[in-house]
Amino acid sequence: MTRGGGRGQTSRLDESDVRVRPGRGTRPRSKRRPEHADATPAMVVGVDRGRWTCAPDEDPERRVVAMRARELGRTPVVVGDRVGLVGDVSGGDDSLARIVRVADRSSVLRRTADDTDPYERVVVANASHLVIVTSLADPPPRTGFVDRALVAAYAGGLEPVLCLTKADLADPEPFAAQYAELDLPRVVTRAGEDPAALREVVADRVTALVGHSGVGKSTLVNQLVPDADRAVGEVSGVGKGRHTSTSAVALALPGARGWVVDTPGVRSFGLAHIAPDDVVAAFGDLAAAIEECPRGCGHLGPPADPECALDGEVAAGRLSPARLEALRRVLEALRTPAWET
Ligand SMILES: Nc1nc2c(ncn2[C@@H]2O[C@H](COP(=O)(O)OP(=O)(O)OP(=O)(O)O)[C@@H](O)[C@H]2O)c(=O)[nH]1
Ligand SMILES: [Zn+2]
Repeated sequence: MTRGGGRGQTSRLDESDVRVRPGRGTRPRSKRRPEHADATPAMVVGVDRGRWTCAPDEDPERRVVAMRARELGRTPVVVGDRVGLVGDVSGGDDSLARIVRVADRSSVLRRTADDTDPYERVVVANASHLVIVTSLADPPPRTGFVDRALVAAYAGGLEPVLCLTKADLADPEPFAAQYAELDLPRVVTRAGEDPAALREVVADRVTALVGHSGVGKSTLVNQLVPDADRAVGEVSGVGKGRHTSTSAVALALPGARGWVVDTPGVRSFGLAHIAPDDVVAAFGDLAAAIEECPRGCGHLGPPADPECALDGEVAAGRLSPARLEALRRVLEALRTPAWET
């Protein structure tokens, strides 16, 4: 198995993309791309065992199955990636196109490492929003899950939205109040009601949905995309007698140019490489303030970070104590192992 060598040149994307710029001198000297100037742009909507299902021109009606061109080596290609396709892009039965390039990503959502895979892999690329689905009862809501999802969203470049389900069983306010200071958009859903507010959130964009088992995420996906089950089957190969290892699938919203990315099996998020600064940076008003913090400040305040400049912001009346407290609770998620949430 060859590692590095010429392959590294073909891709500036790896598992630690987005924020990581290639260091000086690592940029390829010669551009290798123009040979595929005629590649068809497409979005990856599903991944299954070395085959990528793509929507050419993001057309909700078209699907092309592709393999990864040799020259890309092991460049990760995930749901939401914008790719260039060459070869047979007809999408006919048994046709197979080739992915020859992967565009830089505007956002990434990573899942945690687990027993079967020690790496925190990107599962969704380029989603603009992350809808964090939590039920208000049955199962009861957990701040641990929401906080980790928030950190993953802030650091990965997605805008988080809190979606509270089963409001017919419990009052949303007590739980929602814990997030009131974070300017987090919120939608509430309940049995027997169309999720109209959620429809607005997901229209005309790519939105990833995450949630624990039983919170009602499938119910919502089926309301947003009435033939979701069939679409999932087509994209992942379920129903064609194939085993599926899919951990994300993009579903086209009917009547709107937009996609929801369901993430079955994604139970927690990869936060290992996220620094407290990455999280605070997502809060525009606070990003400048932490420039005054000592090096390596975790922004948790005393006793851990006694010189954190955010405390100074509160003292100066520029930041409310409640907002700082809410931010710090989210930052604590960085220190909490996934299995405790
Ligand atoms: N009372 C109530 N029950 C709901 C609501 N939404 C979903 N449920 C029920 O909650 C259970 C779980 O819903 P699902 O949509 O399957 O949940 P999920 O999050 O997709 O869970 P998995 O399929 O296990 O991943 C089902 O019995 C639903 O009927 C709601 O708004 N109110
Ligand atoms: Zn600080």
